[in-house]
Amino acid sequence: MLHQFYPQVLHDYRYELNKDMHLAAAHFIPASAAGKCTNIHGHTYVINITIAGDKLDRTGFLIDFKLLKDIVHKRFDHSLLNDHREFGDTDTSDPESFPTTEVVAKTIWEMIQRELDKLHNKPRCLQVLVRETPTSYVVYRPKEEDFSDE
Ligand SMILES: Nc1nc2c(c(=O)[nH]1)N=C([C@H](O)[C@H](O)COP(=O)(O)OP(=O)(O)OP(=O)(O)O)CN2
Ligand SMILES: [Zn+2]
Repeated sequence: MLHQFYPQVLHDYRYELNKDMHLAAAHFIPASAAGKCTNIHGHTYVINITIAGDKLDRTGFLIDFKLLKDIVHKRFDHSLLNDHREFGDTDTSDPESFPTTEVVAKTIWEMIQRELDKLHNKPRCLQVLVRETPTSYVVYRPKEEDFSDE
């Protein structure tokens, strides 16, 4: 597992948890301006997820690390991202659904926060970092209005 320093999110919560994972997946960007990326190709994505909150659950967890891996890795590992409904397999005209690094990061945030909203201790996902290649990564940070409890 690659260990690296990540950009920090400023917050006031008591607890902050981070989960790293690797994801082997293929994708293509269905826009001619994407050049060689219009061709199907693969990456070993490196993902870091930051969760924060003030309360622990009955297990003493902010959230089980395993849940985060289940939400993301189980769904996307060894798959073609374009095949997933989140990435517009039915409508390739919306760039907000192309599996770019930006959209992958935003989509992972949405999937995780949807699950966190079901938990009593109300943890929040504050940051998703997606590294697509050794030289390129994106950080997604939600705005306050993106949380449904606001
Ligand atoms: N803003 C974005 N730009 C690019 C994305 C993206 O998702 N968001 N994606 C790609 C390609 O999919 C490609 O896989 C990654 O591109 P790049 O980092 O340029 O890859 P290289 O290995 O060629 O980069 P080096 O500079 O040689 O390290 C392109 N752009
Ligand atoms: Zn790519």
